[in-house]
Amino acid sequence: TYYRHHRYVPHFYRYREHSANTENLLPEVSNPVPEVVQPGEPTYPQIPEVFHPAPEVIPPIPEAFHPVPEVVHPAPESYHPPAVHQPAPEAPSPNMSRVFYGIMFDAGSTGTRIHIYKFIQKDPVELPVLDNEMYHAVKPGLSAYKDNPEEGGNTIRQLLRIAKKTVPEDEWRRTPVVLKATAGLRLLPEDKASALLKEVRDVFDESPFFVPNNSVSIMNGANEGVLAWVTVNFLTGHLYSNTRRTVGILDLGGGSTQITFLPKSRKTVQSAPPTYIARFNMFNHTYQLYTHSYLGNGLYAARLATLGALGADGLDWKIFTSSCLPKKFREDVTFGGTTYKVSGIPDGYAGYKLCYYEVMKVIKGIVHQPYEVKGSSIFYAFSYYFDRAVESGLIDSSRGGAVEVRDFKKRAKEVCNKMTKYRAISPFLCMDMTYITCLLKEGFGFKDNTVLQLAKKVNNVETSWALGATFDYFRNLNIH
Ligand SMILES: O=c1ccn([C@@H]2O[C@H](COP(=O)(O)OP(=O)(O)O)[C@@H](O)[C@H]2O)c(=O)[nH]1
Repeated sequence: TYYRHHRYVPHFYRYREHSANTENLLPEVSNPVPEVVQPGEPTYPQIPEVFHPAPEVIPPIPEAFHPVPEVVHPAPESYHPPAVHQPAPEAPSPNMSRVFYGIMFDAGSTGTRIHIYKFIQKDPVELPVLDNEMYHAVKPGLSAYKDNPEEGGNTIRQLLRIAKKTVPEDEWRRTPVVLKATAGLRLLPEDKASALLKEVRDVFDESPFFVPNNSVSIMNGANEGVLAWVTVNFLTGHLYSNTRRTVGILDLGGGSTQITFLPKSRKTVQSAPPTYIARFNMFNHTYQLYTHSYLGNGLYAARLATLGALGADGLDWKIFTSSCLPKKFREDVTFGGTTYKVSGIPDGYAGYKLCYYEVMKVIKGIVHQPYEVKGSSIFYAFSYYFDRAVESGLIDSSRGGAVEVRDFKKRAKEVCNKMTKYRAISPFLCMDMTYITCLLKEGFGFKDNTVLQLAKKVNNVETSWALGATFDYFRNLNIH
């Protein structure tokens, strides 16, 4: 089953017309025959096996022509099912097409989201296919409940109700539910973060779903970058093409930002700090990626850092000002459960140049420039890159699209120099657009003409680390 829509690869249909037997060229996936349950014997959730023979005769295809992938579970060479302490329900009949689900919660700094993935295994020797994703988000994120974890737990309960409506009842007990928290919880004091995680775990335990060991955790930054890279390269069909071509990813969250790509040049690896290189196994292949997550450089954290407010807790008398904000603007802003008073500079100057200097403080000397980023890799940019490009009118929200780094710069100048015009959209738009421009150029070192593919979804699936994390759950990718 191929996806019917492919918004960001416009030549997809042409490729399919030219290649009638594409399906045969895709990797094969096979599940073990489900075990027959003996009465009284504990059983475990069926975890699909994936076999991935090297595709032999795939002709080299230009980047934009890749078919949409069918494989849903990248297969590492060896896989050991995790110890499971909960009996799973009976296995389905081997003759029946098998549907299974995975529930992944993304506890981000600015919101909590649920991704419910439905996979179909037509028969034990055929490919399981990612059939669809059900996605829902609530705001604010868990960290906003740092002093009231029970209320934070209620947001999870609310999202689990959607899961109960989406996953058929007879699948509940075998459907894993996992939550991974990102920058919001990383930025909290450990005791506050642990209390929130414990609350979530309790809510999971009272749910009818399968709660694996370690199902509630704070994910580390390297995994966040790698798993988003896996998602995007899977959805764009790059993971098992023989071109060895992949796309890089740029993820701009509220609290942290990630850059991940597959280096072509050895110099990139050699000149990177050792912790910026991550390896993992997939399709019998070890990938070595350049990846880093900058904590405090997400869009909302960067706003506060630009204002000099990040970490300045308890200063409720102080007003933090910036020339990136409209002169007469004054408001309370809340991030990570702390509220700050911010304003423009009423009798001062505002505009792009001054703003650029301000945001530069948050980036210069902090963000590493990979050796290779000036090269020719394609980068997919999503999360707040996408949202701000839409708000500022650079792209259409339903279609996304390609922009050059210089387009962000041009639009940032326009927004900052006409703040009143854009104020209704967001008083922070000048600061955000300038920050994005500065991060791309001064931070990562992208050239003005580097093309970024902006996407919120690819083939109707959210571009986020959550799908990659679901693969990692089913087939340990051994990220190290
Ligand atoms: O499945 C998802 C998950 C996140 N986002 C976007 O990612 C950004 C939020 O990042 P987050 O709050 O997770 O920040 P982090 O904790 O990663 O810094 C926002 O633009 C969300 O709309 C999204 O579009 N789809």
